Amino acid sequence: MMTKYQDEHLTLHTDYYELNMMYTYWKKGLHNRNAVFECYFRKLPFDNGFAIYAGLEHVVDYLENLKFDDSDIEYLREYGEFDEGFLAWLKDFTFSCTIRSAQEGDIVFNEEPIFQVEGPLAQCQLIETAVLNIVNFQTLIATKAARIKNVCEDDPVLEFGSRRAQEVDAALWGSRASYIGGFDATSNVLAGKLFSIPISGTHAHALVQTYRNEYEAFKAYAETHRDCVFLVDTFDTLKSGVPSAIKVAKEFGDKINFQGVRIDSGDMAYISKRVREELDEAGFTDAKIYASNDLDEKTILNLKMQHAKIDVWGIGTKNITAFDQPALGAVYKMVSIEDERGNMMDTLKLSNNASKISTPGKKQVWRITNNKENDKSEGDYISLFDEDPREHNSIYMFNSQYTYINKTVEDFQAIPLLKDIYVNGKLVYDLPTVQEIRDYRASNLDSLWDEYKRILNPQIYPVDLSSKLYSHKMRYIEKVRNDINNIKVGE
Ligand SMILES: Nc1ncnc2c1ncn2[C@@H]1O[C@H](COP(=O)(O)OP(=O)(O)OP(=O)(O)O)[C@@H](O)[C@H]1O
Ligand SMILES: O=P(O)(O)OC[C@H]1O[C@H](OP(=O)(O)OP(=O)(O)O)[C@H](O)[C@@H]1O
Ligand SMILES: O=C(O)c1cccnc1
Repeated sequence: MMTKYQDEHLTLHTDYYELNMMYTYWKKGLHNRNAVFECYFRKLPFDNGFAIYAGLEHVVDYLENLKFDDSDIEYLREYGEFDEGFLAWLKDFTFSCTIRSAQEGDIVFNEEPIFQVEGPLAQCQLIETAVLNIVNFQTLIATKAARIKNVCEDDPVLEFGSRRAQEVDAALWGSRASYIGGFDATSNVLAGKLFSIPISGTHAHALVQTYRNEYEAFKAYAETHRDCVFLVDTFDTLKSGVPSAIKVAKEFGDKINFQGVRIDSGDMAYISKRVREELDEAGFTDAKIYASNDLDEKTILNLKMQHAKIDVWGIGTKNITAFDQPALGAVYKMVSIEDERGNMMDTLKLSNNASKISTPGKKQVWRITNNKENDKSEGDYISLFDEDPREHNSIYMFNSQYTYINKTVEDFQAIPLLKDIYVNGKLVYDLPTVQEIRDYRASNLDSLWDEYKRILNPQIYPVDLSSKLYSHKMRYIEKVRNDINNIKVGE
């Protein structure tokens, strides 16, 4: 049954101001002017050294269903701001933009375009809100998950966050983003079904409370399941929880696959060591100790420092809500617009805050890897779209803020980050499976020096402008300032 709130498409999932602008463009005959917008974030989340890009599949799903249906038109008509001509134009709307984007699982950095839209101005404007909404959230969560996985190293990490996520979509797409970021499975069954992510689950305190006795509860569970992980902290972990788990494991022997026990409270370093001793003494040296309870990368690192005997990590709230930084600030800025004579004019947004001045022009991002350094990344090189660093034998890279920090790289490879996803409204990109994306993320991380990967005070990865783009930006800043100085408002 369809509920009142279920919609087949997200076309009206846009800020009203986008429609306001579209109306002005349409009324003034500017709606079909060619425009280019680019999406980038200014600061890496969690002070991490990199971000993991995610969200493209959801963006594609959104764009594939982008249309104004009768109920949308009716709603806008009732609202009363737009005339019938505009509503008729919306009704006939078909998406025809070209989109270039990083691929999910790509490592991306601040200040570089990760998503680019080119096409009729009004269309570019419409999709801003949804694109940012999706990419900001999923990239944030994939990056948080990558930080957590980083400290867990080869230990399995399970995603437990659905009950604490910011509602349903965040739980589902957040599970997927966590898997892309490096988690190994999710407890969310629908996420497993929708995205083909491995699912996993133990049991909660309620099972033990139902039997009012750990031994009876574990026995009942063992009678009804082959794989068994017993939650041992409902009443007393060391006095009754672990002894009951061991008793049931011994009684059932090969009839069950006793995988281990889960602890969910108390001093996890102390308790895990004691639990390990008990399990080993009973002969269950392969049984794993699972831990959950408000864990994040900092607590996990600390627990590892204390030599806690934890093998599997269950992570909920802190990951799925990106607890320490609940939003990524990617923005969507116009970089070029067609003028009345049909020429593309690059454009920028000035700001008193130097870090907020945008870089004009349609661009490409090149990942520069050094053949001599085992294909490790030297940095990212942002060029104007028609530049191709592969045509040269060496590449000059410099910091655009401190230009004396520079280097010339020879024997390099330049790999374009922005790939064609849509060409003139047609999807030309084969969406990879989530497993492929996860593997791709892992291989991308291999090409990053460890100095950028540590979770505390990582080195800053170079994201440089080409000489041509740098001069272009300086020229435009100068030009816009001059133009403003020459304007006399009110004349
Ligand atoms: N040895 C440890 N070192 C550092 N942090 C720990 C250690 N043991 C547990 N923690 C963390 O400290 C916090 C303790 O939380 P809290 O005191 O609420 O747990 P609890 O009272 O034992 O369990 P709960 O309230 O969930 O029943 C959790 O985030 C947990 O992951
Ligand atoms: O702690 P998180 O990282 O968010 O992981 C998810 C939590 O969900 C469950 O607890 P539950 O909601 O049943 O309550 P609890 O906190 O009292 O254990 C589980 O036992 C974890 O503690
Ligand atoms: O499977 C579990 O142990 C689990 C799932 C969700 C939340 N907490 C624990």
